[in-house]
Amino acid sequence: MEKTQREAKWNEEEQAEVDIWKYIFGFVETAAVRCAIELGIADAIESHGSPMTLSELSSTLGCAPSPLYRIMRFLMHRGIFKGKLNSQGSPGYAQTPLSRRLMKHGEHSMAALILLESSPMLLTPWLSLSARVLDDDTSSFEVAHGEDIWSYSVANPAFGQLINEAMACDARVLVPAMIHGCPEVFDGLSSLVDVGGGNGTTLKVLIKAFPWLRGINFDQPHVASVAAVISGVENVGGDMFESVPKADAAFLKWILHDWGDNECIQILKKCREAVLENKGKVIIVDAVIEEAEIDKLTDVRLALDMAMMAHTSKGKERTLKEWGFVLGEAGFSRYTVKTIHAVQSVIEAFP
Ligand SMILES: C[S@@+](CC[C@H](N)C(=O)[O-])C[C@H]1O[C@@H](n2cnc3c(N)ncnc32)[C@H](O)[C@@H]1O
Repeated sequence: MEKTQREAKWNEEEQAEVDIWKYIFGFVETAAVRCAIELGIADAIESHGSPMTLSELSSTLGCAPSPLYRIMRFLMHRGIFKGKLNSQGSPGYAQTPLSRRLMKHGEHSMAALILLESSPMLLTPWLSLSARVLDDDTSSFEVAHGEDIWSYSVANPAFGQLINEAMACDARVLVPAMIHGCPEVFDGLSSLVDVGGGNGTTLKVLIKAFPWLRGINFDQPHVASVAAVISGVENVGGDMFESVPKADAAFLKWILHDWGDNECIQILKKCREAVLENKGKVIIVDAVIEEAEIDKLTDVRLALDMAMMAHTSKGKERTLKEWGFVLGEAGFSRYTVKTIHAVQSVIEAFP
């Protein structure tokens, strides 16, 4: 073997020796971030309004200084919080754009989604991922919990609420990005049905931006019955596999990736029926896996696809070709795709 080849092989070995620890302790980042959310670290620093010393932070949170110091050292090393001197020149902890996303409330908060994804209910199915890969008809979620995620959430309302809050925090970030990035999607609409709309957050944000819009928040009866009462929005319970309320547009955010192709085609056919009379359209907000072009969000979309594998029976993220297939089978003649500044894209499909 040439010397340069030997050196390259040795460098690869050295790199692997370091890289393997990322996987040994892959869960540590999630655990530390969850801990920060539970303790309310970002909320405390935000309301303090200036960098907080360790003793200020530990007395505000009622934490022992030594473990808090170690958690903060880890989170600062990851760039989640940063160190900054306070007005007395003492070292303190300060917020970053990333730590603001760990706040329990606020327009950028993603805390509820982190709490859902790191909950025992969603962590356990990951341990049965290999069972799903061995047999595509085995659902990791069902191995862990004995039933699919939607039946489980009916029987466990606290888990259902975790899902609703997680989806709502994503909607508070994504829907304004849509209104800003592609407002033309809503041009000419006077009514919109949000299919699987959860607690109604998407429609709340949309109606605020487009007050002339009449909203129908459509979800499973046990979800619709506890959804927020919002002026201009009607909460309707039902089953999207049976029928969808009529409107100018049917909106599906983070719905179709939960289901296999046959179920998607069935849901899309019901949405097509719902908008056909008004010569309307279906607006899909979901990830599109880029095959040709790897961008900085490809990692996230592929991780989302793994999450669909762990948490749903047949759900998956789709390539453009796969989207074309389900839309075509459901009877849509034409569709366009817009990328917004998020993990998701917007697909407008016309009957
Ligand atoms: C991943 S959540 C998405 C929530 C919301 N669209 C969002 O992105 O903020 C999926 C939603 O589909 C709803 N869902 C599941 N099965 C349904 C069915 N058969 N009919 C109507 N809604 C259903 C769930 O209750 C849940 O609210």
